[in-house]
Amino acid sequence: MKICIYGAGAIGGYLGVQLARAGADVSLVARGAHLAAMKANGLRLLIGDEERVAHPRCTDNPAELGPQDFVIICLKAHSITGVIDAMQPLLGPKTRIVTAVNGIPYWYFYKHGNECEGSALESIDPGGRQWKELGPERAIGCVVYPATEIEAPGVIRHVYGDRFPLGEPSGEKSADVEALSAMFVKAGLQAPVLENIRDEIWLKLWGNVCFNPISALTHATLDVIGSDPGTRAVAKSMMVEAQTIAERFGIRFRVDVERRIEGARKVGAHKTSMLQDLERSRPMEIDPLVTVVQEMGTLSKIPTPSIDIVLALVAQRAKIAELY
Ligand SMILES: NC(=O)C1=CN([C@@H]2O[C@H](COP(=O)(O)OP(=O)(O)OC[C@H]3O[C@@H](n4cnc5c(N)ncnc54)[C@H](OP(=O)(O)O)[C@@H]3O)[C@@H](O)[C@H]2O)C=CC1
Ligand SMILES: CC(C)(CO)C(=O)C(=O)O
Repeated sequence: MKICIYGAGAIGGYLGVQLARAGADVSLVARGAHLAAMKANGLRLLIGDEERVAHPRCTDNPAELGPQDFVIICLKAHSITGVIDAMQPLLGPKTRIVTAVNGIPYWYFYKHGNECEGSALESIDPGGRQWKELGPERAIGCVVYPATEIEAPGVIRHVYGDRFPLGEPSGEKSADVEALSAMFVKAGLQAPVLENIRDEIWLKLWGNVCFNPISALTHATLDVIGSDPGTRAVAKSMMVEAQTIAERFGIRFRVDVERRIEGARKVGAHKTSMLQDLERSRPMEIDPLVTVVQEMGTLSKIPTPSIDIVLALVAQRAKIAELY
């Protein structure tokens, strides 16, 4: 199975080592010092006290790799439009694209079955280029539950988790998604194939839409945001708005707001990826996690007063830091 991981950073690097060790024909697209270190020494994955090393093909030029069975996009979601042209040589007639990113993916309204069927979302897919040039029919959805970090160039630190639920936009259990799930399982990962991958996308996004910007604004960790009555109330208010929008689009949440907040609080003194990005002066994933929920609110005529306020503040914070 030929798998290209596009954006082999924290999550892509974790997947890359695990899949390569399980026997997949893995290629990694990366850049800079991280790419140079992987080319020189292989990619090292630290899980607790254990070190796992893999030596997959690594490049910053996807044209060297040729068509793949699966391209797993592990970029920050705001970077996807910028690599559409570079990705084309990886795409043969049967190549599937797996969106292993936080937030709403470009294919969201493909085989969705309501009045938005076939629509692109401007905040995550400006001009609908991902929809038109990557193609929603190639897409397989994926939710990323693990937390990992690039500890040093060429070195990935696993923090927790191993679950990557997968699903076709149609909900169908296709041969492609079953084969990919089997490969993930062989790699020691949990990869259930879900009939309603959008429900799982929203369950994850429910936390990201509030915890990530609140953490970037306050520098508080998940346990603090979930315990402090003030920040917890802001998070809850944003989540209730997000839930109303999601349910309007047919989403079913399998837990209630309080339980979801408790789950995040119990993760402990963890900095969200948006706070980590701010601290490391890396572009912040605001549009795929927050603006898109506001856009879906506008589409469904559901007001989002709490999301609007927090979004305005975090966008300004990021602009001042030149990260948005
Ligand atoms: N890390 C985590 O714990 C979690 C992450 N996620 C989600 O997973 C997705 C990936 O996140 P994460 O792995 O943390 O992100 P990273 O930034 O660690 O990984 C993305 C990698 O892609 C590289 N890259 C960006 N653009 C290009 C390009 N044009 N060509 C080649 N390489 C490129 C980046 O390089 P450079 O650094 O130079 O930009 C970086 O190494 C995000 O949507 C995130 O929200 C979800 C759950 C947890
Ligand atoms: C830790 C968590 C779950 C916060 O919502 C996350 O996904 C992130 O940091 O992006």
